[in-house]
Amino acid sequence: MSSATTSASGGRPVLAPPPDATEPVRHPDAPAPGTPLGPHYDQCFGCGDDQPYGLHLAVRAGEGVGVTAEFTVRPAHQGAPGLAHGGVLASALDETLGSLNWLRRVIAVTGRLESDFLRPVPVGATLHLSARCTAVAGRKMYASAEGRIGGPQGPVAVRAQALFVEVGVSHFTSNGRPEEIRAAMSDPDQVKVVRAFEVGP
Ligand SMILES: CCCCCCCCCCCC(=O)SCCNC(=O)CCNC(=O)[C@H](O)C(C)(C)COP(=O)(O)OP(=O)(O)OC[C@H]1O[C@@H](n2cnc3c(N)ncnc32)[C@H](O)[C@@H]1OP(=O)(O)O
Repeated sequence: MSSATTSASGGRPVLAPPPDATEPVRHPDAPAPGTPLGPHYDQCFGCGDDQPYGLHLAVRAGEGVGVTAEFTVRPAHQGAPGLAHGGVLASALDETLGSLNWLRRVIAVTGRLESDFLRPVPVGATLHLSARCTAVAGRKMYASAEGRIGGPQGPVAVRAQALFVEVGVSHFTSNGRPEEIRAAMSDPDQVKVVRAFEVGP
C-alpha cells in the first residue's frame, strides 16, 4: 500500500479510525429523522438555491449521525456525453458527508475524500445518497457514503470514505474572500448567517 493511503505511524490506512476513536454523538438539538436540512448557504455549489449550475442537493436528517440526500444530474453536470462528471459525483458525496457535521453541531471541513465510481450515472438520473459518521477521534470525524441509482434500493453507483477535521469559524473568516464573507455576514436572516459559517462550505 502506498504512503498516500497509510499513516506515517504503523501503516494503518489513513481513513481507518484509530483504536481510541469513539462513537459519534448526535447533538440533542439535531433535527428529527426525516427533516429536510435545507441549504446551509445560498451560494454553496452543493446545496445552494442561488447556484444555477449547482447540485441543489436536498439533504434530510437520518437516524443517529446519518443523513440521506438526493441529487438529480442535469446537463450542466456532464463529463462524457450524457453522463455525470466524476468530480460532480464526488462533490455530491462530499456535500452529503459534510452535512453530518450539522447533526453533531461541529464545524468541520473535508481533509480527505476517497471515492469509488462503480457505475456510470446518466443525465436525468437521480442519485440517492446516504452517509453516516462512523467514528470520532479528537478533531477528526470518519464517515462513509454511497449513492444508488434507479431508486433508494437500486444498485450502488458511487461510494466514498472521508475524514473531516474540526475547525474554528476563523477558518472561513480568515481564508475566504472578503466580499463573500461580508455579504454572508450581513444577511438579515441570522439563522442563515449562523448556518453559512457553522458548517464548512
Ligand atoms: C444544513 C447543513 C448542511 C451542511 C452541508 C455542508 C457541506 C459541506 C461541503 C463539504 C465540505 C467541504 O468540501 S470543505 C472544503 C474542502 N476542504 C478544505 O478546504 C480543507 C482544506 N484543508 C485545511 O484547511 C487543513 O488541511 C485542515 C483544516 C483539514 C487541517 O489542518 P489543521 O487544522 O492544521 O490540522 P492538522 O493538524 O493538519 O490535522 C488535524 C488532524 O487531522 C489529520 N489530517 C488532516 N488532513 C488529513 C488528510 N488529508 N488525510 C489524513 N489525515 C489528515 C492530521 O493528521 C491530524 O491528525 P492527528 O495528528 O490529530 O492524529
